Amino acid sequence: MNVIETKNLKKSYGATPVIHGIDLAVERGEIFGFLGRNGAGKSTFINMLTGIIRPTSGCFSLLGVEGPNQRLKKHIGVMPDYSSFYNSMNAIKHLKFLSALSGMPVSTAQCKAVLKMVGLEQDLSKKVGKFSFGMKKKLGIAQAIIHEPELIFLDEPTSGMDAESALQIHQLIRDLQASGKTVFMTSHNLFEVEKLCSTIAIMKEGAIVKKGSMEELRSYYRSTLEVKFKHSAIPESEAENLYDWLETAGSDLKTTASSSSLTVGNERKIAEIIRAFTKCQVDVFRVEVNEPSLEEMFLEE
Ligand SMILES: Nc1ncnc2c1ncn2[C@@H]1O[C@H](COP(=O)(O)OP(=O)(O)OP(=O)(O)O)[C@@H](O)[C@H]1O
Repeated sequence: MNVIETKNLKKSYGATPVIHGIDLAVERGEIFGFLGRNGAGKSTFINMLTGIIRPTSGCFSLLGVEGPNQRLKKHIGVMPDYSSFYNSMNAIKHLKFLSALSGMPVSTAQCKAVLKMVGLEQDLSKKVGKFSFGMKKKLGIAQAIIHEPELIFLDEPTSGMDAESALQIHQLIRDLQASGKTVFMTSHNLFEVEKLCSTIAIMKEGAIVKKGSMEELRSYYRSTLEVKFKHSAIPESEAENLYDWLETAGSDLKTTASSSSLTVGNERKIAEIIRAFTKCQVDVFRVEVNEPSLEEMFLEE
């Protein structure tokens, strides 16, 4: 089942279109990564789905319910905007207060548990005004998940966090997915998206220009693979034939006594090459395939 579905969703500010009619489907249980340069329209798109701003036209549903709809509030989790942090409250009071405001009161025990999940267990009684940027991010994530929603929107969840905290949040996001939740996240950290997300959409100037798994994006962006084989010495009697054959198997062939590298069109070719080595009594010890990173693909857009 699709937990997010949008049809021709548009947003304009005055006469300026910002979102140009997005059709998107996100399946239950996905960690969906939404990428785009500054100003691409990611926050505007999320803000429409979470009911913060109204679409100019088009429609969307979340968890099968047409939005925007107050009934959805209990089932979706949203990180609060920085303007809604109450600096004079401590973390527990803050969570209680914002939860009560949205009509979903929570207990102190729930607050403590969720603050532990985001790594703020040492800061329960510290005033939010004294929190660092990264700590506020963690508090925002705690707010988004405290009522155990089915669908969680995380806008740049780890920006401003130290490496250890970011890893803790990555694990938390994976745990949310393992418990059947769907996470829709934006990030400028392409490495994070590559590691975490089952599906990735790249947004440009208010439109989604590419969407798919890492494998699908890779096969779109690069139709060739750079492969390096580490192998045993090639017997002299086989060398000429084998090199001739390798030259037809791919391009940019480079060889040493114990390694060969070339660029091939697809993965099947790699299997063929290993068979050819074996036929010539050459043992293949290691195969390295250089695949494009999300960063390389993103920069192509
Ligand atoms: N209230 C507003 N009035 C007019 N234009 C706006 C408003 N809010 C956003 N925009 C414009 O909409 C476009 C998309 O902005 P948005 O904040 O959605 O981008 P983003 O992809 O989230 O960027 P970032 O990565 O910097 O957070 C930008 O050109 C921005 O200037």
